[in-house]
Amino acid sequence: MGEVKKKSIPILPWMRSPIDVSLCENCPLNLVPCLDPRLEAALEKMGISSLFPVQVAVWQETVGPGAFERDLCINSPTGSGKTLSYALPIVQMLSTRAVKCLRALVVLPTRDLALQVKEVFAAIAPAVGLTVGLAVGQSSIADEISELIKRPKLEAGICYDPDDIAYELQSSVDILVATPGRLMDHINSTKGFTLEHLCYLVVDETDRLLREAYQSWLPTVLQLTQSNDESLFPYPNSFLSSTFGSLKTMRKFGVERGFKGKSHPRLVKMVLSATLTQDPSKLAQLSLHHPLLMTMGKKRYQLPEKLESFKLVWYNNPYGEFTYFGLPKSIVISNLMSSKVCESKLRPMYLVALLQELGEEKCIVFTSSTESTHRLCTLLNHFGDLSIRIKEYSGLQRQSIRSKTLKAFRDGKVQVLVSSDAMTRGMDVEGVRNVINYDMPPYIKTYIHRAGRTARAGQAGRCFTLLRNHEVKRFKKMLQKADNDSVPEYSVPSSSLESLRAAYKSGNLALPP
Ligand SMILES: Nc1ncnc2c1ncn2[C@@H]1O[C@H](COP(=O)(O)OP(=O)(O)OP(=O)(O)O)[C@@H](O)[C@H]1O
Repeated sequence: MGEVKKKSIPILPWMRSPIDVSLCENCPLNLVPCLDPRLEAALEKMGISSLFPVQVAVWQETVGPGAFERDLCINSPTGSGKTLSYALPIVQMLSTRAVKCLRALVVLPTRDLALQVKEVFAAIAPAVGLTVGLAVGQSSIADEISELIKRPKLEAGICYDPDDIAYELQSSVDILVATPGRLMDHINSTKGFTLEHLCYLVVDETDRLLREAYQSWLPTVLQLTQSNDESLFPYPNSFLSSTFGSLKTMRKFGVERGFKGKSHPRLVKMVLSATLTQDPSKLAQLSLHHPLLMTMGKKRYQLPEKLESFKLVWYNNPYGEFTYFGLPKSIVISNLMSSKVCESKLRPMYLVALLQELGEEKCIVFTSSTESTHRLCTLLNHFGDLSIRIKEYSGLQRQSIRSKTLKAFRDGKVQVLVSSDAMTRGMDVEGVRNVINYDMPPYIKTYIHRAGRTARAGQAGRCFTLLRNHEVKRFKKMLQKADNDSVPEYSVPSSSLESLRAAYKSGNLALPP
């Protein structure tokens, strides 16, 4: 699949003057202005001693002098700590709330991602008496409702009509982390579930979420959090245009919704991605208020600082028997002609050679589809003496199996995860040192998110991409978009390829058809 040439879209005026997060430095917790000491202690318990640059910059725009006056669009690289960048200010701001009700909603595209983000909130929110809930369809809807909604204590002997007590129901959670599907289920059918008190809306992995309509979850949420009082908004359409305008565009009123008769601050939106869309029509869906763009450096796409990218090029051999990856070019250049080699059988051998080379290091292998993930994983597990625990993780599997696999991978019981793009975005697994693109990613955004599963939180990591000869040029062009001009070639030692080939030829390696 080729990189589709798109018509260039004019950049929105407010996107032309972003805040450069890379100008901020790590800030030790004791120097973070106004940080609640209870949160400082909770962060230390998580092993965090200072805030990362994106967290410092967002803190300044929220708890700091920026005072949440603008909606934030955060475009910073994978693994730079975006989750805590929004979780911390939200928890700090809600720490003084007097009444429990749902005030912050965080939407993520997948269950595993939502679970991961919930863990971050759960590590800090209880320190200031806040409760975090999860709406992802992991448990039955009835169980989820009982977690999210507090039922009034019924007095013995009195018979209540369930319809009558609907307004008595209260939220059990202050913060909800949700996937769009389950969120819509609760909006549509859970008694007592309301967004009327919502102060913060976070749309994480924004570009991915905006691509999917999911029963119109976004317009529904926005509608449910808008004022009923039309006099506050005489020109509703002008809000959409604020997305297109500059800082001079008309600002929304400070008071947007009533809260039991009292004024309540407007809904603050924070949208984030490592590859934030610049498409005005997509951004318009978010109805952003006076938005502020925060980026890392000048380039639109940025790879983590300590990520090393390598390519392994597949040269075809006209003699039909053998194909070379990473062998000296002198051997193969003269042979670059069409081939009858059965690539589907030999290709995994090079992957095995690479995996053997990487030894015990945790590794994710990405393929282009759920089907090829399944095939490749089955095939790798047939390589006789491979002493590496390899598991599949894909959208084809049941959630319970995926979660089990992910846990085993996190715990180090599985070293290699073969995955479709289900693992591409946001997933944070400690100790992943290598990412291998078994199939070349079709877009630079895909490369960024896949490669971003390693080299997180300032750690080093490597991304290897297996390329067919004809893909080399396109790959180079694609990586230039992320300011990566030259990707060195990685050589798997010919000795390991030779021994694998010998094993294969002698029939010791059982390759299923
Ligand atoms: N201040 C910090 N100090 C140390 N580690 C941190 C800090 N902030 C975040 N981390 C760790 O960095 C890792 C990456 O954080 P996070 O998942 O939020 O990145 P991200 O920017 O959302 O990445 P992606 O774009 O891939 O979703 C996590 O393991 C997290 O625990």
